[in-house]
Amino acid sequence: WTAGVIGPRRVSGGTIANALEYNLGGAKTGYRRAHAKGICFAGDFRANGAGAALAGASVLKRGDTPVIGRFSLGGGNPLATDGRTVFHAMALLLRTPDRQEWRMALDDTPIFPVATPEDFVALQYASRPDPKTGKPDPKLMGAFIKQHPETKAFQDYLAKAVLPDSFGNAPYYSINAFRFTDPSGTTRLVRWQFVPETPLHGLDKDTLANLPRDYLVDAFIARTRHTPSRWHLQLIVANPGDVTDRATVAWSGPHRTIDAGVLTIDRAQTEEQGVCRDLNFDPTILPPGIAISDDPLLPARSKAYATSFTRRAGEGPGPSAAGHDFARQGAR
Ligand code: HEM
Repeated sequence: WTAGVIGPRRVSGGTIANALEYNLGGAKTGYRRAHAKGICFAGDFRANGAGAALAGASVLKRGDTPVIGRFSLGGGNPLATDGRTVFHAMALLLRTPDRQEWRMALDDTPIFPVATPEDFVALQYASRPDPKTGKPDPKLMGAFIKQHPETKAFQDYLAKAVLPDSFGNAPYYSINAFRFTDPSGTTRLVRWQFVPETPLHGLDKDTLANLPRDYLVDAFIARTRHTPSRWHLQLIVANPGDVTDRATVAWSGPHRTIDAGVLTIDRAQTEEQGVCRDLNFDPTILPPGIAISDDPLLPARSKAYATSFTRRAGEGPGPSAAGHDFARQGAR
């Protein structure tokens, strides 16, 4: 049922992009194949220097680094309704004057539904919504879940998780582990998270049903006109025995955690006005001292983001997914 698209060895970026397009019922030309709806933002990261104990990257030394980024909703639908979409996400690009660069793409969940690129592709095929019901074929999805208890665990986690009512009060997680090497050559596996200064506030189901389509986007742009949003970058060092190559497994219990500094976002714009739309937030573009781990999702993400970028750049951008009346303007 995967139409022979899963190769025996490595999954290509094209295979992943095709699977995402299949799940969507066809490519949404001009848009990211995942996280299609988003807005741009800018701000800075003020490092307090504590993170330099884990990696020699310039961005972790005490000082300020300008940031550009993008908030998005998971999924490839540029017309998604904000409140109901599963992943809220943040992408960042930090570039220091010595031309070191750290790109990242983070979700607001600490774990991911699948552990391998093969499973990611299979899940796209199994979970394609039936146009009549809007739900996946229960037979295909049931078979997938039976073979993937980790995906069931993710669904269970999600059913209980609070859906943040703003991009500005959500935590954002690296999910994957990365390899940090300190100036003395000691290497540690690290996951990180951005913890919001504004306390998380959830959306209840009654409110969800009545929210306008662009609720999150409009509210964040309005909020940023008068209030900057801030997050603390917390670097979490793996304990011996922690699973570091499977993004489906959370780390539990106490961990050495370093507060490395504060991210401030004080400008937010639609994709047409900002500079984030034509960027690829490939999470394997890392500064010296930080490298990918053995998590197989990371190289697959790099390939998939590149293919998605190449396709959408070749097609030419669609109108900004947020802030437009598509019914009148005609979405592609
Ligand atoms: C095998 C696993 C994954 C695949 C195949 C995948 C695929 C993709 C693709 C194709 C895009 C669009 C890229 C573009 O056109 O620029 C994307 C965007 C994104 N992904 Fe993933 N993804 C995976 C895992 C993850 C994980 C684990 C996270 C969170 C930690 C994540 C967070 C994001 C975010 C935030 C964006 C939007 C970036 C932006 O605003 O440009 N993804 N993903």
